[in-house]
Amino acid sequence: MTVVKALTIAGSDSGGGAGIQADLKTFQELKAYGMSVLTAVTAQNTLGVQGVYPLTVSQVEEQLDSVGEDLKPDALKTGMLFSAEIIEAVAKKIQQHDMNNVVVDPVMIAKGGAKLLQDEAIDTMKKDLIPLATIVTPNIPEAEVITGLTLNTLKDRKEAAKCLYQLGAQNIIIKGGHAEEEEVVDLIYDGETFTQLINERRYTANTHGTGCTFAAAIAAELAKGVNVIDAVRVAREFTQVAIEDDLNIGSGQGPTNHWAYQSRREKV
Ligand SMILES: Nc1ncnc2c1ncn2[C@@H]1O[C@H](COP(=O)(O)OP(=O)(O)O)[C@@H](O)[C@H]1O
Ligand SMILES: Cc1ncc(COP(=O)(O)OP(=O)(O)O)c(N)n1
Repeated sequence: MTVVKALTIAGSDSGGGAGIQADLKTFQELKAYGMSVLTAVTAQNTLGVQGVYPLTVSQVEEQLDSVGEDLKPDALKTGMLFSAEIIEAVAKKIQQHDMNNVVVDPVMIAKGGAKLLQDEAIDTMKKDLIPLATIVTPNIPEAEVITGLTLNTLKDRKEAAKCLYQLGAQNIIIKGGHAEEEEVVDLIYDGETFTQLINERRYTANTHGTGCTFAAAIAAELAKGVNVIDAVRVAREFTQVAIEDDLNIGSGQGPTNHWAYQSRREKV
């Protein structure tokens, strides 16, 4: 059996819907061996984020050395990185350990409004991390912060994708979950061609962790050697069915259903 290995470098969500927990569940469902480097602990549930506790830079570096020196991942994704210092350390270790297939999810703010990245870290993300990305996966508000543009139209999003490409990412996907449109449009740019992937919007409160799940699914597919566009297609399908077959747990913005993708395949 060939084992593919995927790494998440992200924060912990005690509620299990986002962060490291969502990533590891996604890796498992997509049959990639999951590994994790923790950057922060959050006290979090479906009602919001009650506490944020970053790890030290040396704690993050040590985990990256442990994984990098022995279990070299076939792909990785980054999520909540919290500070400029942690971003710098992560970027340095990715290069030192020659890690490839890098999915950068530039997590900034949880859907409930809590800050998961300090404002002063945004420049470091642009300078040190985005240039290492095989694909960067901002939602619309994140793309606005990184590029300084206001994204109202598809033309605006194409401009923002070009800016992100200029920062050094090989591929860009600007996710449409936050747009107020009937259809959800995810826009991909590879430096030459724009591709739009469109689906019906699902009206549900249970979308906590969609961005983490989506980026983790891309990483799992890249780890298998799948190309970027096909990896994104699987990740969209995985995330869509996880939203559709939601679990309805908790009394706020609930998690998605990480079992849904495999359950549906077993029924066919
Ligand atoms: N309400 C929704 N209905 C259908 N698809 C959605 C919905 N919300 C998000 N998605 C999809 O989930 C993925 C993550 O997008 P998004 O929610 O914008 O990211 P984030 O969690 O980072 O804000 C994208 O592929 C997006 O198209
Ligand atoms: C620990 C942690 N990491 C990331 C997020 C944000 O995840 P995301 O998938 O963007 O989902 P929402 O929070 O926007 O629903 C998080 N909340 N916690």
